[in-house]
Formats: sequence, C-alpha cells, structure tokens
Amino acid sequence: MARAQTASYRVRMIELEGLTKRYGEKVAVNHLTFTVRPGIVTGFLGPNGAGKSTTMRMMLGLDRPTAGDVRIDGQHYDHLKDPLKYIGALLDAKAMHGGRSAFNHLLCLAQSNGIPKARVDEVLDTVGLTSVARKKAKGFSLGMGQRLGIAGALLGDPRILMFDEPVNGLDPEGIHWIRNLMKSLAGQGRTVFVSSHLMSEMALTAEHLVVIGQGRLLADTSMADFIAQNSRSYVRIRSPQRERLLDVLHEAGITVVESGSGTLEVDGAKSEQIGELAAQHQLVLHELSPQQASLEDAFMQLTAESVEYHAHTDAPPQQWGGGWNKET
Ligand SMILES: Nc1ncnc2c1ncn2[C@@H]1O[C@H](COP(=O)(O)OP(=O)(O)OP(=O)(O)O)[C@@H](O)[C@H]1O
Repeated sequence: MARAQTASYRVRMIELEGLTKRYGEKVAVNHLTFTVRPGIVTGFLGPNGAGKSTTMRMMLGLDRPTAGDVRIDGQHYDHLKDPLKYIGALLDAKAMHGGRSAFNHLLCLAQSNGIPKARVDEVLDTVGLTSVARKKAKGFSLGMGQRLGIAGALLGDPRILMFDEPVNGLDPEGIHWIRNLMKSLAGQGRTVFVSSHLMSEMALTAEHLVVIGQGRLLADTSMADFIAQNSRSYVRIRSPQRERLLDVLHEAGITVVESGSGTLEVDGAKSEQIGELAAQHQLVLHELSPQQASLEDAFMQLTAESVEYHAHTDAPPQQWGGGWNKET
C-alpha cells in the first residue's frame, strides 16, 4: 500500500537527485537536485554552456550520468515501457531522418512505441502540418522542422513534455501558437519543462523557473519570486512641487533617491502610500509609476558570475566581432 502511494505521488514528475556529468576535466552538470512538477510550465534557464541540453539528454537516457539519478514518473527512463507514452521531448529538431516524409517519420515513431496509426494524423493536425504530411522532412523550413519535432513529442499523448528551445526558428504566429500549446498542456495537468533563450517569451509562458549556471543550480522558484529576489523594484515619481514632496516623504521616513532630470525614485514604499501622502499634502504628481524589473534583468543579475562566454560591451562598433571572450 505504502509503495503504491509513493508511486502515484511521483506520477508526472521529473526528479533529479545529485545529477552530475563530467566530460574529462569539464563538469558540465554539477550535482543538480530539483523536481519538475505537473500542472505548470517550468522554464529551464541558463547562459550558453550552462548544461541545459546535457541535463535534458540525461533525463531522456541519451547521456549516462557520471553520478546521481534522474527519474521520470518514479522510474528510470530505460525502464519505461513505450517511453513516448510517458515523456515526449523536442531536443534537436534537425536530428531526424530527412529522407522520410513527415507522416512516415511519425509513423515509425508510433510503431516502435505501440501507438495507433490514427494518432499520427491527429498530431499532424495539431501542429498544422497536415497539408505537407507527405513531403520529405529535409525540405522543411526550420519552423516546420520544429513543428514536426513537437508532433513527435505529442505522439504518445504523454503526461510529461520537455522542449529544448521550442521557439527556435518560429515566426511570431508560431511563437504564439507554441506558447498557448505549452500552457494548455500544463492546464490539462501535464508536466511541461522548457528551455529557452528568449526571456520575454519565457516570462509570458513559465510559472516556475529552474536556473543553472556552470552546471550548478542557481534558482528553483516561482517566476514572481525570481524577479523579486534578483532585481530592484521601485516607484518613480515626478512632481512640479519636488522640494515639498521630498520633505513630505522624508518626514514619513521614506527613503528617496534623486535621479537625473528631476525624477525621484523610492525603494521600499508602495505607489498607493506615496499617492495618498501627496494627496494629503495637496501636492501635484505628474508621474507615479511602479517599476518592476523584467525577467531578463533578473536573469542577467543572477547569472552574471556564471556566464562562460561574454562580449566586451564597451567595445566600439568597429571592434564588434572581435570582442568574444571565454572566461577562464
Ligand atoms: N559531448 C561533449 N563533450 C565534451 N564537452 C561537452 C559535450 N557536451 C557538452 N559539453 C560541454 O558541457 C557544457 C554544457 O553544455 P550544454 O550543451 O549542456 O549547455 P547548454 O546550457 O545547453 O548551452 P546552450 O545554451 O549554448 O545550448 C559546455 O561547456 C559544453 O562545451
């Protein structure tokens, strides 16, 4: 009984325990422990070379961990019968047999995983490739290849989905489509784990974030907490009665930073409080705006120390292209 309860509790989860991968001297993934939960989209972020793809490959049994463990639905990937029914993944959309048609590519996958043929037409329809189903995949654009990869991930109607850079090569309509697809898959109670370099896109899609740098776990937290903890939020104020407003704020014990062009910035007080104080003292405000940092700001702040490749941002334009460095 206890065993059955434990197993059902772990259904639809991806659990990493001390997951480590070394390539010679290089530690690509360093003792990662976290759990990806169902019902939400979890974003997987990290600078270039952080170890995201290596981690995802180990989740799918494509790379063997040097140490540690990863379990899908409480089991090792290798022990899953018909794995596409448990976990569907888009890793490298180009890694398919380009000589086959989209339909035949999916049919081969279906047949080797005990999935009915009718499902192939269903997923082709879902990803919008029905009209090119008989065309060879090698003639596909990057975006069409991504859609075919996503069709493969959906084929087994799995409870867990994993996408490595799914919006790569997609146009704005395609990006919008994949965003809604991921959200609706999570809304159905599935586990959705997705990596992306597009922070603005991730901010719109993911509710929870796992962030790694140089193979190590840097954050495992909700999107809102991640931004709040790794960035500054403040209220920006402009007033034609600036000096009087400064006095009022100081009297109320509110710390104010005077920024350029007459603007004031307040940390640690809400715009409502400032607005009410101004009203009580009949002060005119021309601006009262809460400033919330973006996911990109928070990500840059958190990962600044663990970025492996970076450009000289102060290099003049004529030196661009020669400014790439690898930190030692
Ligand atoms: N087969 C391999 N042999 C040696 N080193 C490898 C191998 N695969 C990955 N690495 C190294 O492991 C580190 C992590 O690589 P990985 O591709 O997992 O990072 P990533 O976060 O997916 O990067 P990106 O965002 O650039 O795709 C890198 O330093 C990479 O050079």
